[in-house]
Amino acid sequence: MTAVLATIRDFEAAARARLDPAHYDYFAGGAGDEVTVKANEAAFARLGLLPRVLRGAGTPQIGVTLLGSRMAMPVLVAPTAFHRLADPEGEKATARAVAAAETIMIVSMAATVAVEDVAAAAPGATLWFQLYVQPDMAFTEAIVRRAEKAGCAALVVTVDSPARGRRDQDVRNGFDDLPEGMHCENLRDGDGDHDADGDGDRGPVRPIVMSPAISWEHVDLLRRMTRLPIVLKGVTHPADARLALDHGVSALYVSNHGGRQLDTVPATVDLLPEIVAAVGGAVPVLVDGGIRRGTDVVKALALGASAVAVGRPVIWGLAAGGECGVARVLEMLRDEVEHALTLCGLASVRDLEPGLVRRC
Ligand SMILES: Cc1cc2nc3c(=O)[nH]c(=O)nc-3n(C[C@H](O)[C@H](O)[C@H](O)COP(=O)(O)O)c2cc1C
Ligand SMILES: O=C(O)C(=O)c1ccccc1
Repeated sequence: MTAVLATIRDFEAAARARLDPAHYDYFAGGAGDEVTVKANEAAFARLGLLPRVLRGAGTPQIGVTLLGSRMAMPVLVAPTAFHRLADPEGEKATARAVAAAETIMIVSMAATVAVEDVAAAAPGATLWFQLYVQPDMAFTEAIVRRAEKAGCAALVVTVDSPARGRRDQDVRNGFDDLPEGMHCENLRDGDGDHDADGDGDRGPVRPIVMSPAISWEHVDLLRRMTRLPIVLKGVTHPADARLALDHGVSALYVSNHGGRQLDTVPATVDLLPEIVAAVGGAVPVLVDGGIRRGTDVVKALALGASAVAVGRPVIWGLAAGGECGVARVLEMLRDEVEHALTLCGLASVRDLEPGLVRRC
C-alpha cells in the first residue's frame, strides 16, 4: 500500500524519490554552507504561538486581496525556475493548480513554458510576472510587454541577484544547463509572438544576465515603462525598504531567495518585523523562505506580512504528482492555515497581531 502524503515534508520525500538526484539537489539546495536555507525553516520553529480562548470566533475568514488580486488564502506561489524538470507539463500544470486554489502564481522569468502559454493553459489563474532586469533595457521592455499582453497583473522585480548564487552541489553534479529541448521560453528574442509564421521556429533564446550594474535608476525606468504595480523581491535591509518607497514600488517582498543567493543572510521571518516597521503600512509586505506549515503562515502574518509565498513546496507537489500534486500542496496549506487560525481563536487573518507570537 502506498502511504498517503499528509504533509509538505511527505511531498518532499516523494519528490526526492522521483527526481533525477542532480535535479533534486538543484531544487532543494542553496548557496555556500546553506546556513540561510536551514535558518529560514529553523526560525519558524523557534517562534511560538499563544492562542486566545473562548472567543466564539467561528470558522475563520482567510481570503485576502493583494494589489487588486483576490485570493482564497494568503499564500502565493513564489517564482521558481525550470518546472519542466519536475513534470512534463511544467508551469502549465502549476498554473492550473493555482487557478483551482484561487491564489496567485508568480511566473518566473526562467520558466520553461512561455508566459503566453502558461496564461492560455490556465485561463482562470491570476498570474504575476517575475523579472530580472536585463542590462539591455530594450530587451527588458520586450519581456515586460509580453507579460502585460499575457495578462499578468503585477511585475515582481527580483533585486537580490546582482550575480548568480554559488551552489556547490550543482558544481559537484555538473548541473549548469537545461537538458536538450528545454529552454527559458521568456528569454526568446522578439515580442513573444514566438512562432509568428507557424513554422515552429521560435527564435534564439538569450542567456539570463544577472548584472551588478542594476540600480534604483532601473526601478525608475520600469516605473515609467509600465502601469503594472511593481513588487520589489529580495529586500532584507530596512534602509532599502525605505528607499523602495521613495521609488514608488507598490509592495515589498522580503526574501533571501530561499538561501540560494548570499549565504548567511538571516531568516526572513526574523527580518520581517524591522521591514514592516520601516514601511509603516504604506504598502503591503510579502515574505517567503521556509514556510512549510499553516502555523508558519500564521506567524508571518502576525508579524506584519500581508501574505506569504512558497517556493520549494510547489516544486515538491509538481514532482510528486504534477498538477494534482501542486493542487494537493496548496489545499493542505489552505486547510492548515484555517485550522491554525481556528485554534488561535481568531475569526479572520485580519485579527492576527504580534502579541500572538512569542520567541521561545
Ligand atoms: C528551484 C528554485 C528556483 C528559483 N527560481 C527563482 C527565479 O527564477 N526567480 C526568483 O525571483 N526567485 C527564484 N527562486 C526563489 C523563490 O522565489 C523563493 O524566494 C524561495 O524559493 C522561497 O523559499 P522556499 O523555497 O523555502 O519557500 C527559486 C527558488 C528555487 C528553490
Ligand atoms: O535557481 C534560482 O534560484 C534562480 O533564481 C534562477 C534564476 C535564473 C535561472 C535559473 C534559476
